[in-house]
Amino acid sequence: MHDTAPLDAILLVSFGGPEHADEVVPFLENVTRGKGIPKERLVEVGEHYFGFGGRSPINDANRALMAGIQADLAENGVDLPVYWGNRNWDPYLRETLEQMVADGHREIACFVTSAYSSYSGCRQYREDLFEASEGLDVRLHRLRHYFNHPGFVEPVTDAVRAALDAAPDGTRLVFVTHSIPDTMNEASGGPGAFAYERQHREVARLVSDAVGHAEHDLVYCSRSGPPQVPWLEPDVNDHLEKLSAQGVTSVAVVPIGFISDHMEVVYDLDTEASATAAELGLTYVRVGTPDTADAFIAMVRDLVLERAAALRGEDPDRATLGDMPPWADHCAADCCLNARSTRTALA
Ligand SMILES: CC1=C(CCC(=O)O)c2cc3nc(cc4[nH]c(cc5[nH]c(cc1n2)c(C)c5CCC(=O)O)c(CCC(=O)O)c4C)C(CCC(=O)O)=C3C
Ligand SMILES: [Fe+2]
Repeated sequence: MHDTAPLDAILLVSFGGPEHADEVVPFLENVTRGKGIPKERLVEVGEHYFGFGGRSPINDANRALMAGIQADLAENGVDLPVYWGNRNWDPYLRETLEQMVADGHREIACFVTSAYSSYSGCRQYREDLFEASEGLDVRLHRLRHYFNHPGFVEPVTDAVRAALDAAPDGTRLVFVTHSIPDTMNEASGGPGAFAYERQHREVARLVSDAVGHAEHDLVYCSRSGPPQVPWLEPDVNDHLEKLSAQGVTSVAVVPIGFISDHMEVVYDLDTEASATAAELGLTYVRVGTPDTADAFIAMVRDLVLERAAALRGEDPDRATLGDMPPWADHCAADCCLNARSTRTALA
């Protein structure tokens, strides 16, 4: 048995998504409250969900991930229960934390299904965790960002290698992540740190290097917000047009911004970008996400044991690949700040 003290449970923390058509609008209201998202954009995103019968893929992906983590912990002698809670849909973080407290848990490792820094992927989760734990006798330990952990990079590398093996010579590697406002990118990891973009560039570079495919691009999907606010570009569809005009005839699209096939992947890439590629006559392959890859699931165990050791005052090995350091266990007060939010965040 591994020493997991002082931790006594694991919480899988995710975004949440609707599972029925009548849940789509209330879900979108939860996500966008106070965010100034134009009505037309909400109608459009609602249609993406309705196109899949109102069922987001994210909850089933999290159920599978949770089952995988539980099996991996049991096989490897880590005796910690795993719970699941979301920011924006049932099961909500608050209900899950109340259950965890009722079950006697006090020192909880939080694994967030977002690998990178940004207000959306880091601080907003910490704000919601802080709020969900108010008045409860618990300590929450958000596990570090894992974009450069081998358990994240290696499954992506394996999937890219498999895709390239089956694709024509000269296939262009196009890494894709969620666009965010330029100001959110700048504030990610701290004022002026641009961590979101730097972290993604590092992952794209590591994977490209590993498959011996130096030429690659990092592009963005799922832009939202009012048109006058600048978000990260280029958009994946615009980029495919540009590549096609340059004479590229085959692309492998790699969604590194998502740990599993979220709505952005099954709609913005598999539906929309693949249609753009078809119109352009581009051969298109969409590379798989880490999802329930063995190495990805084992990474969760590694991060939990690493944090437990750090909490005991030890100096654990912190697995990483590449040139960036292991991300810090604790975020600084100004990490991933959003000028529009005055909420308190978990450190
Ligand atoms: C960086 C980032 C991640 C990755 C980190 C992470 O994984 O958390 C992410 C994940 C997700 N985003 C998701 C869904 C949505 N995001 C929205 C809106 C927004 N996302 C933003 C950024 C991100 N989002 C931003 C800056 C906005 C604008 C509003 C705001 O400033 O907050 C909207 C509103 C409509 C719209 O504006 O498009 C929806 C419905 C789902 C669920 C998918 C499913 O159902 O499978 C997931 C996993
Ligand atoms: Fe989003």
